Amino acid sequence: MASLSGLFSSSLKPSKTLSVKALSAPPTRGGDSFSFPHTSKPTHLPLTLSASRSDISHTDAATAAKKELIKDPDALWKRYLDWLYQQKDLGLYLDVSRVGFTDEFVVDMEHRFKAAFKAMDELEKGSIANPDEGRMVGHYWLRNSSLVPKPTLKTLIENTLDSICSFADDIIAGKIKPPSSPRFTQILSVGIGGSALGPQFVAEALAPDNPPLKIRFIDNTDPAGIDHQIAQLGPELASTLVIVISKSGGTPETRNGLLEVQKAFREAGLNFAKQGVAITQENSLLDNTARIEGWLARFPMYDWVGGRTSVMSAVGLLPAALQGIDIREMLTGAAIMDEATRTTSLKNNPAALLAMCWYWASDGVGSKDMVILPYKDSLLLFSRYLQQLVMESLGKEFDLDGNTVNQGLTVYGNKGSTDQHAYIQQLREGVPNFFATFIEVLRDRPPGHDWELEPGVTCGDYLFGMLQGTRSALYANGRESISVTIEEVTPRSVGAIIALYERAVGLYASLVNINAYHQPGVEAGKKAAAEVLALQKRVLSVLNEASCKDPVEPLTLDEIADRCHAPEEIEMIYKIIAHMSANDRVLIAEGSCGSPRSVKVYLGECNVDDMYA
Ligand SMILES: O=P(O)(O)OC[C@H]1O[C@H](O)[C@H](O)[C@@H](O)[C@@H]1O
Repeated sequence: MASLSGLFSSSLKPSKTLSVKALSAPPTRGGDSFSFPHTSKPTHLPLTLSASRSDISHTDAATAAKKELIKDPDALWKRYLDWLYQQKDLGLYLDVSRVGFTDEFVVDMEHRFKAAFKAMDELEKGSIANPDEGRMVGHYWLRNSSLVPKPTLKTLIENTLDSICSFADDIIAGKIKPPSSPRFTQILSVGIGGSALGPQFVAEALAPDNPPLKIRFIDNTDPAGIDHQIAQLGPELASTLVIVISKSGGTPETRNGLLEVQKAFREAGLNFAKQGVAITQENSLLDNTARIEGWLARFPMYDWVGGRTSVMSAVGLLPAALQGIDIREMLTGAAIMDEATRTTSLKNNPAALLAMCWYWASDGVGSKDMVILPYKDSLLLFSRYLQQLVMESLGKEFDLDGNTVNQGLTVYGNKGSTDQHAYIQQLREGVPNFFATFIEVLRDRPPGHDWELEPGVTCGDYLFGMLQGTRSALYANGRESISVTIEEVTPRSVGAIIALYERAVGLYASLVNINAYHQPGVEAGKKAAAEVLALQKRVLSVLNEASCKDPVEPLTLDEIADRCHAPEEIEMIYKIIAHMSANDRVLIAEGSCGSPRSVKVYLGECNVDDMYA
């Protein structure tokens, strides 16, 4: 298969040299064979933009310039050639030519990138790069343990990888098997957020058609969703390996999922401990539970790896290995990309190029959304994966100096060409509040498996045409886009694009001066949810007391609120009652139907020993 680099031989010569302004320090290309015969100095085309700014905050001229994207096809082609990035070992290419950043902007950004590169270098050397939580940030060490600042951590990373591989091999070979089946056939992963999204993306992208174990996920505290997954397992529950993933070991949704699954095991007469695996921080509630109950295995998570960057830890690697995915290839792809994104030469650093485009397109304040469009079904979950990686990292109220900035970049997307039949109408003609990122996969089918469904045209040609057509149509209407191209979806290329975006998010965070590695807003949500449940317990206690009277004393909402000493919570109490009534947990007193304020409710049966006290 001729790689893209093979297509750009010396035969491609610019039709004319252009008077151009070279960057002050002309970057040299990485040592790849991918090169163009233009002048030895990088050429920057005379764009149709006249914007110049003393600072980076976009001025009206710059905004106006954004609308005057390049129209001349020859100039566009030259810009494409000039800015195209290629990493030959990965077969990965990055095209930023359809983003309208100016030469002046690139020069303006240099000082910010200098600081960003320095901060990233210090992060990899073990600085407290997450100052709000006083933690190091070490997900890059997971794919290159020689970087780890502490020898003990290096050994831990290496030993954990080896134990993941040997455990998975033993499970697949049937050396480790469930009590009442010849071997494990299913994986039920219980986890949420970064303890689900990475494994889900990797499974969708890389699981073979007939994996040694088939994976399914419980990633929410929705009882119907949990019931559905357990029902689909049916008798195969007996050959299901349950992997419970939680870095903190205390996330309520995950804990509920575990309790629900353990109940299903009890009802099926199965011993959960013989089929349970925990992936969590040492001595967490989950870790201690698994240890005390004697679960099949436990694998570590570390406080220096965030949930949204944990897919290269046991969180993503164990489920992947059990599906027969080559996890060492994933790590290799990530490591190669990590090395490629360490260069401080902007034009030769794909993560820096992404971060620069994000900054240009969204004015450094998230003014435009990031639409992720993989034209490959198996990459369907990439946008959902990036929603957490990007938005939980960048969506922050304060910057590192304590200023209120309300930063962020909104991510959405699905897949092409499917989305062309959904929302791309708006992207093409509607509100221009986004920039697109196309993920292109060159290989349509394994060699020898393709055919022409019409003379000279394959199914994959349509997909290719739809991507390129959409890219052109958006650009023709002033909509900017980035294109990431990989030759095929493999563990190596998936590892690489994960690492690419992890680094881009880290660099962008430095450009906008925020901490990308904590998530204070999530705690607020957890606290609010706990308050609702505490109120519900008070409501139930009040109802239980009234229901134990003889005769039963149904209560109105106002009476309940009064007895809960929470008149200001009347609306939440109404919602609690409505939810419980819909689930037959409170009854409406005869003749009291009508407005919410006139309804009287009581418990079907009272509990003398008030369990809700
Ligand atoms: O892995 P856990 O500790 O259960 O956390 C699961 C998720 O919880 C929170 O939502 C955090 O913001 C996420 O970053 C994390 O991935």
